[in-house]
Amino acid sequence: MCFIVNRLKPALAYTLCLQTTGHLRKVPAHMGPGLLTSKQPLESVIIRPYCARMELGKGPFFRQLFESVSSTYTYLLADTESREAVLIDPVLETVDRDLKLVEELGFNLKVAVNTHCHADHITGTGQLKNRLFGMKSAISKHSGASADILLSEGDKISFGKHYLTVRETPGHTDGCVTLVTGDQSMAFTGDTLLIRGCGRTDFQQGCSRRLYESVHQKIFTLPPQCLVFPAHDYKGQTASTVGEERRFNPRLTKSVEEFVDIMTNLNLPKPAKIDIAVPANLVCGLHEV
Ligand SMILES: N[C@@H](CCC(=O)N[C@@H](CSS)C(=O)NCC(=O)O)C(=O)O
Repeated sequence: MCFIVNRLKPALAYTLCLQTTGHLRKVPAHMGPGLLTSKQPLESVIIRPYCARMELGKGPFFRQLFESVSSTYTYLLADTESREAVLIDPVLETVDRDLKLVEELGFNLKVAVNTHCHADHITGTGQLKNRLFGMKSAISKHSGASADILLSEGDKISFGKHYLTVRETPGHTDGCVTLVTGDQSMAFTGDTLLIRGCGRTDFQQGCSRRLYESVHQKIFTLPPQCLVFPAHDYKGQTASTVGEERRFNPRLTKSVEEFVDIMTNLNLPKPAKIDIAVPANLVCGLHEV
C-alpha cells in the first residue's frame, strides 16, 4: 500500500499509510507535526513520534477520535501488555463507536475521565459506566460534578505501566485539568489550550486571567516537543506542540492585559446545548437519560 500511496500527495499518503499498513518506519527524532513539505521524501515524514512509539512498544497505544457535531476529540490510551485503557472526554452520541473500538482491540476500559464539565455536549461517561462493569468515572474535584474519582493536582491515572498526571488548569472553568503522559510527550489540554486558541471564559466560572496563568505555568512549562491534544478543534487541526503554541498562539503569546482584552471581546454565541449539557454533565451525563 505504501508503494501505491508514495505516488500521491505526501499528506494523503501519510494518512493512508497510517490507516492501512500499521507498519511504519523510523523517522528522525527531530521530526514532529507541522513539518510536512512536498519536497521531503515520504519516508522522512511518514511517522510522527507518538505513532512510532506505538510500533516500538514503548509508549501507550494512542487513538484520537472525533465527534463532528460538537467538534470534540475523544482520546483512547492503553497499555498493550496489560490491555488496561483510559478514555478522555467521551461524548454521549459516540459511546457505541468507542465501546466497539475498545472491544475490537481487546482493551479493558478502567477509567473514563473528563477534562472538565463540558458546556457544549453531554459526556458519555455515565452511559459507559452503565455498560462496562467496573469502569470508573473521573473529573476534577473543583468541577462540582459527581464521579467515582475526584481528581486533584498531581494525581496519577494509571493504566498498566503507563499513567497520566493531573495538572489543574482553571480558567475556562474552575475544574479544568490538563492530563500529561508520564514521559511528558503528550498533553491533553481539554478546553484550556486549543490549537492556536484557547477556551472561552465568558460563562461557567470563566476567568481569562486564571486561564492565562494556567497555560503559562502548567502547559507552556512542558517540553517544547510535547504534543498538545485539545478537546476541540473547529478548523480540522488535530495536534500541536507546546513549542508551537508558545510561538504561534495568537492569544497566549500576548501580555496578560492584551489577552484579557481579546477574551472580553470574543463575542461568541452561547453553545447551543449549554442549558442541557451542564446539568447533565454534573451527574456524569445521566441527567434525564
Ligand atoms: N458553537 C459551539 C460552541 C463553540 C464554543 O463556544 N466552543 C468553546 C468550547 S466548548 S464550551 C470555546 O471555548 N471556544 C473558544 C473559541 O475561541 O472558539 C456550540 O454551539 O456548541
